[in-house]
Amino acid sequence: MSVGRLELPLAVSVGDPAGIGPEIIGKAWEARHAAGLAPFFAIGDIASFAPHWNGPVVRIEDPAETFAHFDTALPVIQVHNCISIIPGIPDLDGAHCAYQALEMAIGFARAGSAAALVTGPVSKAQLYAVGFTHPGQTEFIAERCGVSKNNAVMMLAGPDLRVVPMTTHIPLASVAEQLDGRLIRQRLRATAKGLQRNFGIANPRLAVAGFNPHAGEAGNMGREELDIFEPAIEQIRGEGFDVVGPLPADTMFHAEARSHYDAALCAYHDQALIPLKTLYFHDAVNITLGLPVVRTSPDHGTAFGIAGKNMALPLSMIAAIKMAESAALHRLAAADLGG
Ligand SMILES: NC(=O)C1=CN([C@@H]2O[C@H](COP(=O)(O)OP(=O)(O)OC[C@H]3O[C@@H](n4cnc5c(N)ncnc54)[C@H](O)[C@@H]3O)[C@@H](O)[C@H]2O)C=CC1
Ligand SMILES: NCC(=O)COP(=O)(O)O
Repeated sequence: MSVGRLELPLAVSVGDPAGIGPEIIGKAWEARHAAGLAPFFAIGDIASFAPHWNGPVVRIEDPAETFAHFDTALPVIQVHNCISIIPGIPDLDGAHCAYQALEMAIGFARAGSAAALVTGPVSKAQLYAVGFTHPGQTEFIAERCGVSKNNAVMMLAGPDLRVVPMTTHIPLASVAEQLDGRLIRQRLRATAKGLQRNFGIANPRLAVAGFNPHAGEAGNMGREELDIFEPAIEQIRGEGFDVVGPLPADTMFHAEARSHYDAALCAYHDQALIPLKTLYFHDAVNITLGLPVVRTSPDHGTAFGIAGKNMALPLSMIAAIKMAESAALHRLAAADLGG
Protein backbone atom coordinates (compact mmCIF):
# COMPACT_ATOMS: atom_id res chain seq x y z
CA MET A 1 0.00 0.00 0.00
CA SER A 2 1.29 3.48 -0.76
CA VAL A 3 -0.88 6.49 0.00
CA GLY A 4 -0.49 10.23 0.40
CA ARG A 5 2.47 12.42 -0.52
CA LEU A 6 5.90 12.90 0.94
CA GLU A 7 6.71 15.61 3.43
CA LEU A 8 10.24 16.02 2.10
CA PRO A 9 11.37 16.94 -1.41
CA LEU A 10 13.32 14.57 -3.66
CA ALA A 11 17.00 15.30 -4.38
CA VAL A 12 18.04 15.00 -8.04
CA SER A 13 21.75 15.12 -8.89
CA VAL A 14 22.37 16.63 -12.33
CA GLY A 15 24.98 14.10 -13.48
CA ASP A 16 27.53 15.12 -16.10
CA PRO A 17 26.66 18.72 -17.06
CA ALA A 18 27.81 18.16 -20.65
CA GLY A 19 25.33 15.29 -21.02
CA ILE A 20 21.55 15.39 -21.20
CA GLY A 21 21.07 15.53 -17.40
CA PRO A 22 20.20 19.26 -17.22
CA GLU A 23 17.79 18.95 -20.17
CA ILE A 24 15.85 15.93 -18.88
CA ILE A 25 15.63 17.39 -15.37
CA GLY A 26 14.36 20.70 -16.79
CA LYS A 27 11.85 18.88 -18.99
CA ALA A 28 10.75 16.74 -16.04
CA TRP A 29 10.12 19.95 -14.09
CA GLU A 30 8.03 21.24 -17.03
CA ALA A 31 6.00 18.01 -16.85
CA ARG A 32 5.56 18.24 -13.06
CA HIS A 33 1.78 18.88 -13.16
CA ALA A 34 0.92 16.61 -16.08
CA ALA A 35 2.99 13.76 -14.64
CA GLY A 36 1.94 14.43 -11.02
CA LEU A 37 5.53 14.65 -9.80
CA ALA A 38 6.41 15.19 -6.16
CA PRO A 39 8.42 18.39 -5.52
CA PHE A 40 12.12 17.96 -6.25
CA PHE A 41 15.27 20.04 -6.31
CA ALA A 42 18.32 19.62 -8.50
CA ILE A 43 21.93 19.59 -7.30
CA GLY A 44 24.49 20.85 -9.79
CA ASP A 45 25.92 23.98 -11.31
CA ILE A 46 22.99 26.35 -11.86
CA ALA A 47 24.80 27.80 -14.91
CA SER A 48 24.83 24.37 -16.55
CA PHE A 49 21.09 24.50 -17.31
CA ALA A 50 21.01 27.42 -19.80
CA PRO A 51 23.10 25.73 -22.55
CA HIS A 52 20.62 22.82 -22.48
CA TRP A 53 17.22 24.17 -21.43
CA ASN A 54 15.69 27.62 -21.35
CA GLY A 55 13.25 27.22 -18.46
CA PRO A 56 13.35 29.09 -15.14
CA VAL A 57 15.80 28.02 -12.41
CA VAL A 58 16.14 29.40 -8.90
CA ARG A 59 19.05 28.95 -6.56
CA ILE A 60 18.17 27.61 -3.11
CA GLU A 61 20.43 26.92 -0.15
CA ASP A 62 18.33 24.38 1.72
CA PRO A 63 16.16 21.50 0.43
CA ALA A 64 13.23 22.79 2.52
CA GLU A 65 13.04 25.88 0.25
CA THR A 66 11.94 23.60 -2.61
CA PHE A 67 8.27 23.87 -1.70
CA ALA A 68 8.23 27.69 -1.91
CA HIS A 69 9.66 27.71 -5.45
CA PHE A 70 8.70 24.46 -7.17
CA ASP A 71 5.57 25.89 -8.79
CA THR A 72 7.41 28.68 -10.57
CA ALA A 73 11.00 27.53 -11.18
CA LEU A 74 13.30 24.54 -10.90
CA PRO A 75 15.02 24.82 -7.50
CA VAL A 76 18.78 24.16 -7.69
CA ILE A 77 21.37 23.72 -4.96
CA GLN A 78 24.73 24.89 -6.24
CA VAL A 79 27.90 22.81 -6.42
CA HIS A 80 31.16 24.54 -7.30
CA ASN A 81 31.06 26.56 -10.54
CA CYS A 82 31.93 24.57 -13.63
CA ILE A 83 34.16 26.83 -15.69
CA SER A 84 32.42 26.30 -19.00
CA ILE A 85 29.83 23.85 -20.19
CA ILE A 86 29.81 22.79 -23.80
CA PRO A 87 26.97 20.33 -24.38
CA GLY A 88 28.29 17.09 -25.80
CA ILE A 89 31.93 17.82 -24.89
CA PRO A 90 32.63 16.45 -21.42
CA ASP A 91 35.59 17.74 -19.45
CA LEU A 92 37.17 17.01 -16.11
CA ASP A 93 35.70 20.08 -14.46
CA GLY A 94 32.22 18.83 -15.36
CA ALA A 95 33.14 15.40 -13.99
CA HIS A 96 34.13 17.05 -10.68
CA CYS A 97 30.72 18.78 -10.66
CA ALA A 98 28.96 15.46 -11.25
CA TYR A 99 30.97 13.80 -8.49
CA GLN A 100 30.27 16.61 -6.03
CA ALA A 101 26.56 16.70 -6.89
CA LEU A 102 26.30 12.96 -6.28
CA GLU A 103 28.09 13.27 -2.95
CA MET A 104 25.82 16.13 -1.83
CA ALA A 105 22.65 14.36 -2.94
CA ILE A 106 23.59 11.25 -0.93
CA GLY A 107 24.28 13.50 2.04
CA PHE A 108 20.84 15.14 1.85
CA ALA A 109 19.09 11.77 1.61
CA ARG A 110 21.11 10.25 4.46
CA ALA A 111 20.60 13.31 6.68
CA GLY A 112 16.83 13.11 6.23
CA SER A 113 16.59 16.40 4.28
CA ALA A 114 15.41 14.64 1.13
CA ALA A 115 12.89 11.81 0.86
CA ALA A 116 14.90 10.01 -1.81
CA LEU A 117 17.80 10.35 -4.17
CA VAL A 118 17.45 10.42 -7.97
CA THR A 119 20.77 10.45 -9.81
CA GLY A 120 21.26 12.01 -13.23
CA PRO A 121 23.42 10.23 -15.80
CA VAL A 122 27.17 10.29 -15.33
CA SER A 123 29.96 9.15 -17.59
CA LYS A 124 31.87 6.44 -15.80
CA ALA A 125 34.99 7.08 -17.88
CA GLN A 126 34.92 10.78 -16.93
CA LEU A 127 34.40 9.98 -13.25
CA TYR A 128 37.26 7.48 -13.28
CA ALA A 129 39.44 10.23 -14.74
CA VAL A 130 38.84 12.39 -11.65
CA GLY A 131 39.58 9.66 -9.14
CA PHE A 132 36.25 7.85 -8.76
CA THR A 133 37.27 4.31 -7.81
CA HIS A 134 33.91 2.53 -7.78
CA PRO A 135 32.50 0.65 -10.79
CA GLY A 136 29.40 2.88 -10.80
CA GLN A 137 27.12 5.07 -8.71
CA THR A 138 25.43 1.98 -7.21
CA GLU A 139 28.56 0.82 -5.42
CA PHE A 140 29.57 4.36 -4.44
CA ILE A 141 26.20 5.10 -2.83
CA ALA A 142 26.30 1.72 -1.08
CA GLU A 143 29.68 2.53 0.43
CA ARG A 144 28.53 5.98 1.57
CA CYS A 145 25.54 4.29 3.23
CA GLY A 146 27.71 1.66 4.94
CA VAL A 147 26.24 -1.22 2.91
CA SER A 148 28.50 -3.91 1.45
CA LYS A 149 28.47 -3.89 -2.33
CA ASN A 150 27.12 -7.45 -2.47
CA ASN A 151 24.05 -6.42 -0.50
CA ALA A 152 23.32 -3.38 -2.69
CA VAL A 153 21.47 -4.65 -5.72
CA MET A 154 21.17 -2.92 -9.10
CA MET A 155 17.68 -3.44 -10.46
CA LEU A 156 16.28 -2.05 -13.70
CA ALA A 157 12.53 -1.90 -13.66
CA GLY A 158 10.18 -1.46 -16.61
CA PRO A 159 6.39 -1.78 -16.85
CA ASP A 160 6.30 -5.61 -16.78
CA LEU A 161 9.94 -6.61 -16.43
CA ARG A 162 12.41 -6.13 -13.60
CA VAL A 163 15.95 -7.38 -14.04
CA VAL A 164 18.92 -7.67 -11.68
CA PRO A 165 22.42 -8.14 -13.10
CA MET A 166 24.11 -10.22 -10.35
CA THR A 167 27.48 -8.97 -11.54
CA THR A 168 27.57 -5.38 -12.78
CA HIS A 169 30.33 -3.34 -14.40
CA ILE A 170 33.10 -5.89 -14.79
CA PRO A 171 34.69 -7.45 -17.87
CA LEU A 172 32.70 -10.36 -19.27
CA ALA A 173 35.79 -12.53 -18.88
CA SER A 174 35.63 -12.05 -15.08
CA VAL A 175 31.98 -13.00 -14.64
CA ALA A 176 32.47 -16.76 -14.15
CA GLU A 177 35.00 -16.29 -11.38
CA GLN A 178 32.88 -13.69 -9.54
CA LEU A 179 29.60 -15.60 -9.67
CA ASP A 180 29.89 -17.87 -6.69
CA GLY A 181 27.17 -19.37 -4.52
CA ARG A 182 27.55 -16.70 -1.86
CA LEU A 183 27.01 -13.84 -4.30
CA ILE A 184 23.97 -15.56 -5.82
CA ARG A 185 22.42 -16.10 -2.38
CA GLN A 186 23.11 -12.50 -1.34
CA ARG A 187 21.56 -11.13 -4.53
CA LEU A 188 18.48 -13.34 -4.15
CA ARG A 189 17.85 -12.34 -0.54
CA ALA A 190 18.44 -8.64 -1.19
CA THR A 191 16.21 -8.68 -4.28
CA ALA A 192 13.34 -10.36 -2.42
CA LYS A 193 13.61 -7.90 0.46
CA GLY A 194 13.94 -4.96 -1.93
CA LEU A 195 10.77 -5.95 -3.81
CA GLN A 196 8.91 -6.07 -0.51
CA ARG A 197 10.23 -2.74 0.79
CA ASN A 198 10.20 -0.62 -2.35
CA PHE A 199 7.39 -2.14 -4.41
CA GLY A 200 5.09 -3.57 -1.73
CA ILE A 201 5.24 -7.10 -3.20
CA ALA A 202 4.59 -9.33 -0.19
CA ASN A 203 5.76 -12.65 -1.65
CA PRO A 204 8.17 -11.92 -4.49
CA ARG A 205 8.62 -14.53 -7.23
CA LEU A 206 12.21 -14.68 -8.43
CA ALA A 207 13.59 -16.30 -11.57
CA VAL A 208 17.30 -16.94 -12.07
CA ALA A 209 18.84 -17.06 -15.53
CA GLY A 210 21.49 -19.65 -16.24
CA PHE A 211 24.97 -18.65 -17.27
CA ASN A 212 25.57 -20.99 -20.20
CA PRO A 213 23.52 -21.64 -23.35
CA HIS A 214 20.40 -23.68 -22.51
CA ALA A 215 21.32 -23.28 -18.82
CA GLY A 216 24.18 -25.70 -19.40
CA GLU A 217 22.12 -28.47 -21.09
CA ALA A 218 22.47 -30.80 -18.08
CA GLY A 219 26.16 -30.06 -17.69
CA ASN A 220 27.08 -30.62 -21.33
CA MET A 221 27.58 -26.91 -22.10
CA GLY A 222 29.20 -25.80 -18.87
CA ARG A 223 28.84 -26.88 -15.25
CA GLU A 224 28.11 -23.56 -13.47
CA GLU A 225 24.38 -24.32 -13.32
CA LEU A 226 24.89 -27.72 -11.64
CA ASP A 227 27.81 -26.83 -9.40
CA ILE A 228 26.98 -23.24 -8.35
CA PHE A 229 23.48 -22.06 -9.28
CA GLU A 230 21.40 -25.07 -8.24
CA PRO A 231 22.87 -25.49 -4.73
CA ALA A 232 22.55 -21.73 -4.09
CA ILE A 233 18.93 -21.65 -5.29
CA GLU A 234 18.10 -24.77 -3.26
CA GLN A 235 19.45 -23.12 -0.12
CA ILE A 236 17.44 -19.94 -0.73
CA ARG A 237 14.27 -21.96 -1.33
CA GLY A 238 14.94 -23.64 2.02
CA GLU A 239 14.84 -20.16 3.59
CA GLY A 240 11.29 -19.79 2.29
CA PHE A 241 11.85 -17.74 -0.85
CA ASP A 242 9.99 -18.39 -4.09
CA VAL A 243 12.74 -18.97 -6.66
CA VAL A 244 12.84 -20.80 -9.98
CA GLY A 245 15.89 -21.54 -12.08
CA PRO A 246 18.45 -21.64 -13.41
CA LEU A 247 16.39 -21.07 -16.58
CA PRO A 248 17.68 -20.84 -20.15
CA ALA A 249 18.18 -17.09 -20.57
CA ASP A 250 17.03 -17.01 -24.19
CA THR A 251 13.50 -18.17 -23.43
CA MET A 252 12.63 -16.38 -20.18
CA PHE A 253 11.91 -12.85 -21.43
CA HIS A 254 8.97 -13.30 -23.82
CA ALA A 255 5.66 -11.86 -22.64
CA GLU A 256 4.12 -15.03 -21.25
CA ALA A 257 7.33 -16.02 -19.46
CA ARG A 258 7.59 -12.57 -17.85
CA SER A 259 4.20 -13.00 -16.22
CA HIS A 260 5.56 -15.79 -13.98
CA TYR A 261 8.10 -13.75 -12.01
CA ASP A 262 8.52 -10.37 -10.33
CA ALA A 263 12.24 -10.12 -11.04
CA ALA A 264 14.75 -11.94 -13.21
CA LEU A 265 18.25 -12.30 -11.77
CA CYS A 266 20.83 -12.50 -14.52
CA ALA A 267 24.45 -13.57 -14.55
CA TYR A 268 25.89 -10.42 -16.09
CA HIS A 269 25.09 -6.87 -17.16
CA ASP A 270 24.07 -7.38 -20.78
CA GLN A 271 22.07 -10.55 -20.13
CA ALA A 272 19.83 -8.38 -17.94
CA LEU A 273 19.91 -5.02 -19.69
CA ILE A 274 19.49 -6.10 -23.31
CA PRO A 275 15.93 -7.44 -22.85
CA LEU A 276 15.01 -4.57 -20.53
CA LYS A 277 16.31 -1.75 -22.74
CA THR A 278 15.00 -3.39 -25.92
CA LEU A 279 11.51 -3.45 -24.46
CA TYR A 280 11.50 -0.32 -22.31
CA PHE A 281 14.40 2.02 -23.09
CA HIS A 282 12.38 5.17 -22.37
CA ASP A 283 10.21 3.81 -19.54
CA ALA A 284 12.64 1.92 -17.36
CA VAL A 285 14.27 2.99 -14.12
CA ASN A 286 17.45 1.95 -12.38
CA ILE A 287 16.75 1.44 -8.66
CA THR A 288 19.25 0.33 -6.03
CA LEU A 289 17.84 -2.17 -3.54
CA GLY A 290 19.30 -2.82 -0.11
CA LEU A 291 20.09 0.77 0.86
CA PRO A 292 18.80 2.67 3.88
CA VAL A 293 17.78 5.44 1.43
CA VAL A 294 15.75 5.23 -1.77
CA ARG A 295 17.88 5.73 -4.90
CA THR A 296 16.64 5.72 -8.49
CA SER A 297 18.08 6.87 -11.82
CA PRO A 298 17.07 6.88 -15.48
CA ASP A 299 18.14 3.68 -17.24
CA HIS A 300 20.00 5.55 -19.97
CA GLY A 301 23.34 7.35 -19.97
CA THR A 302 24.70 10.80 -20.74
CA ALA A 303 23.82 10.71 -24.48
CA PHE A 304 26.58 13.22 -25.29
CA GLY A 305 25.72 12.90 -29.01
CA ILE A 306 22.35 14.66 -28.59
CA ALA A 307 23.17 16.96 -25.66
CA GLY A 308 22.22 20.60 -26.18
CA LYS A 309 20.05 19.79 -29.22
CA ASN A 310 16.68 19.65 -27.47
CA MET A 311 16.30 16.02 -28.58
CA ALA A 312 16.40 14.22 -25.22
CA LEU A 313 13.22 12.56 -24.00
CA PRO A 314 12.68 13.04 -20.25
CA LEU A 315 10.49 9.93 -19.87
CA SER A 316 12.96 7.72 -18.01
CA MET A 317 13.87 10.63 -15.69
CA ILE A 318 10.16 11.24 -15.03
CA ALA A 319 9.70 7.51 -14.34
CA ALA A 320 12.71 7.62 -11.98
CA ILE A 321 11.22 10.53 -10.03
CA LYS A 322 7.86 8.79 -9.80
CA MET A 323 9.43 5.52 -8.71
CA ALA A 324 11.50 7.30 -6.06
CA GLU A 325 8.34 8.80 -4.59
CA SER A 326 6.46 5.51 -4.77
CA ALA A 327 9.31 3.55 -3.12
CA ALA A 328 9.64 6.14 -0.35
CA LEU A 329 5.89 5.96 0.27
CA HIS A 330 5.99 2.15 0.39
CA ARG A 331 8.72 2.35 3.01
CA LEU A 332 6.74 4.87 5.08
CA ALA A 333 3.61 2.73 4.85
CA ALA A 334 5.56 -0.37 5.94
CA ALA A 335 7.08 1.58 8.86
CA ASP A 336 3.56 2.65 9.90
CA LEU A 337 2.58 -1.01 9.92
CA GLY A 338 5.69 -1.89 11.94
CA GLY A 339 7.47 -3.43 8.91
N1 LIG B 1 22.47 6.18 -15.05
C1 LIG B 1 23.72 6.43 -15.48
O1 LIG B 1 24.44 7.22 -14.89
C2 LIG B 1 24.21 5.73 -16.70
C3 LIG B 1 25.37 6.20 -17.29
N2 LIG B 1 25.84 5.63 -18.44
C4 LIG B 1 27.02 6.28 -19.04
O2 LIG B 1 26.58 7.02 -20.16
C5 LIG B 1 27.65 7.12 -21.09
C6 LIG B 1 27.11 6.92 -22.48
O3 LIG B 1 26.61 5.60 -22.60
P1 LIG B 1 25.90 5.00 -23.91
O4 LIG B 1 26.19 3.56 -23.92
O5 LIG B 1 26.22 5.83 -25.09
O6 LIG B 1 24.35 5.07 -23.59
P2 LIG B 1 23.31 6.27 -23.63
O7 LIG B 1 22.11 5.76 -22.90
O8 LIG B 1 23.92 7.53 -23.16
O9 LIG B 1 22.93 6.45 -25.18
C7 LIG B 1 22.51 5.37 -25.99
C8 LIG B 1 21.64 5.91 -27.16
O10 LIG B 1 20.37 6.31 -26.67
C9 LIG B 1 20.14 7.71 -26.94
N3 LIG B 1 19.50 8.27 -25.74
C10 LIG B 1 19.88 8.08 -24.44
N4 LIG B 1 19.06 8.72 -23.62
C11 LIG B 1 18.13 9.33 -24.38
C12 LIG B 1 17.00 10.16 -24.08
N5 LIG B 1 16.66 10.48 -22.83
N6 LIG B 1 16.27 10.64 -25.13
C13 LIG B 1 16.59 10.33 -26.39
N7 LIG B 1 17.63 9.54 -26.73
C14 LIG B 1 18.40 9.05 -25.72
C15 LIG B 1 21.51 8.31 -27.19
O11 LIG B 1 21.44 9.46 -28.00
C16 LIG B 1 22.23 7.14 -27.86
O12 LIG B 1 21.87 7.06 -29.22
C17 LIG B 1 28.70 6.10 -20.66
O13 LIG B 1 29.82 6.80 -20.22
C18 LIG B 1 28.07 5.34 -19.51
O14 LIG B 1 28.99 5.12 -18.47
C19 LIG B 1 25.18 4.61 -19.05
C20 LIG B 1 24.03 4.11 -18.52
C21 LIG B 1 23.46 4.61 -17.29
N1 LIG C 1 24.16 0.13 -17.02
C1 LIG C 1 23.64 0.67 -15.83
C2 LIG C 1 24.46 1.78 -15.36
O1 LIG C 1 25.45 2.12 -15.98
C3 LIG C 1 24.09 2.46 -14.11
O2 LIG C 1 25.12 2.32 -13.20
P1 LIG C 1 25.15 3.08 -11.81
O3 LIG C 1 26.03 4.26 -12.04
O4 LIG C 1 23.75 3.42 -11.44
O5 LIG C 1 25.78 2.10 -10.88
